[in-house]
Amino acid sequence: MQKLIFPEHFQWGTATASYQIEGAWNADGRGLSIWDVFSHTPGKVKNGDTGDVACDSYHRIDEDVALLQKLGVKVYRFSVAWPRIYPEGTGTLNKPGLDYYHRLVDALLAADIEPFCTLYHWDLPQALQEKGGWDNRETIDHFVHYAETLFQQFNGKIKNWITINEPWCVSILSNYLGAHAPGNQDLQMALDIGHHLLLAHGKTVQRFRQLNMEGQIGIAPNVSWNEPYSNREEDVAAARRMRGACNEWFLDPLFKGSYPDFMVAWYQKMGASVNIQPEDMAIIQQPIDFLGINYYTGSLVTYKQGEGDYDGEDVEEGRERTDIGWNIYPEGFYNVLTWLTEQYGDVPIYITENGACYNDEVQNGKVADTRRIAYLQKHLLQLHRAIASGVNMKGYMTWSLMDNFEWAEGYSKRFGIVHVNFETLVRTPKQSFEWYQQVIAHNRLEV
Ligand SMILES: CO[C@H](O)c1c[n+]2c([nH]1)[C@H](O)[C@@H](O)[C@H](O)[C@H]2CO
Repeated sequence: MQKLIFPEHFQWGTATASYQIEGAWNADGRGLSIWDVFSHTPGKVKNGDTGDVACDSYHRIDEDVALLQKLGVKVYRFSVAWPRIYPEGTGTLNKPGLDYYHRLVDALLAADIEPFCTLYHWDLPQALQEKGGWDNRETIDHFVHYAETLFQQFNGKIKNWITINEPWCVSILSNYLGAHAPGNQDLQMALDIGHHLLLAHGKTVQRFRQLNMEGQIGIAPNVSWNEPYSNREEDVAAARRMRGACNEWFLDPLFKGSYPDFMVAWYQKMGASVNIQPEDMAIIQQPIDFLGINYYTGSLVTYKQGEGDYDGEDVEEGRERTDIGWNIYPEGFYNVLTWLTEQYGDVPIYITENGACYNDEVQNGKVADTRRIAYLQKHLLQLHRAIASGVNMKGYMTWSLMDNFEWAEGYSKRFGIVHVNFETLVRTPKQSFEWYQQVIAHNRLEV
């Protein structure tokens, strides 16, 4: 048995998001979000599931923080629901909503757990959506105002801030593919929304600096690793487009101040282009303190004309898949992390999401989720390899602390290291929780 030691002060954690765990969808003045509207629309979410109750974490701060304390994490990534703070997106501040997050943050600090706060994890106030949502540039300034409120309220208590979770999901998945709220299917709109999200990020970082805030700020894009099935030119180009849509499309503006030419040309072929105003790219390229990376899967890609949006098709290699159908591709984790460092330099990185979906059930009070342990072990091994090769890795937060509302999949897909019975809301730590507890306690991985 090999013992792989992680760096001293490596920050182990776990992650959740407001709409996926809080419930209390209409409690204490909370306004409607686009996910309330989307999940209440028949046919949008599997089994008609909604986030109305979810894990009821809004009423279970002490119970959830006790789980985190038992796990032994140093950091806990959660998100704030914008509609709890500004029910209409702007205007009147909702104090009971703010008080909930003060209670949560105070409980985390009392348990010696660092809050890692995501400002936007997809639950846009519906009132802003009705004025165009992220497609309306005015939403950018409403976001900065919302962020500034939280900065002023929590300065010194929250020292780790993430502006936007996964701009690709908010723009392409939600406004071109239409799979997530609000469900538009318009490529031009999606590219403009992606641009506005990056602007909202950049302006928020500027405000963070102007306020002389304590701590650090970053962004958490999702990345994927897609390699060519062969060294044929068309396979290489197809894999590059699949990666480019997810990775470079957002990372190049953040670190290089421009969109990748090969993707600009591709989108122009699809009839869309980004509407950039003169100051935009300089605002987007604000220096950040860390990059959050969400990694789950990868694939081999072969060219197939007309397939998908990038003339590329994933090759079926017979790899094991998780219960959400994603390839288990641990070497892609190492590849994407070393690629990021080669492309964008020595930026400090936190893994803000990595985990596996297995629809495990409680048997005799236990959940023997050995496949999830195997997934995590394989990915932490690759993470250790990346650190050994010089990637500036600061911490790792597994997705997720507990089973929760998995967006369009509702409660049919479980990512938690804690099982949640959605009838009774009873939480049951899984075998993976106990395994991860040991990894954290010893700061090492045994392989
Ligand atoms: C390709 O996966 C994406 O990177 C991704 C996966 N996930 C995410 N993004 C979201 O940030 C979470 O809210 C999801 O619950 C989680 C699991 O689906």
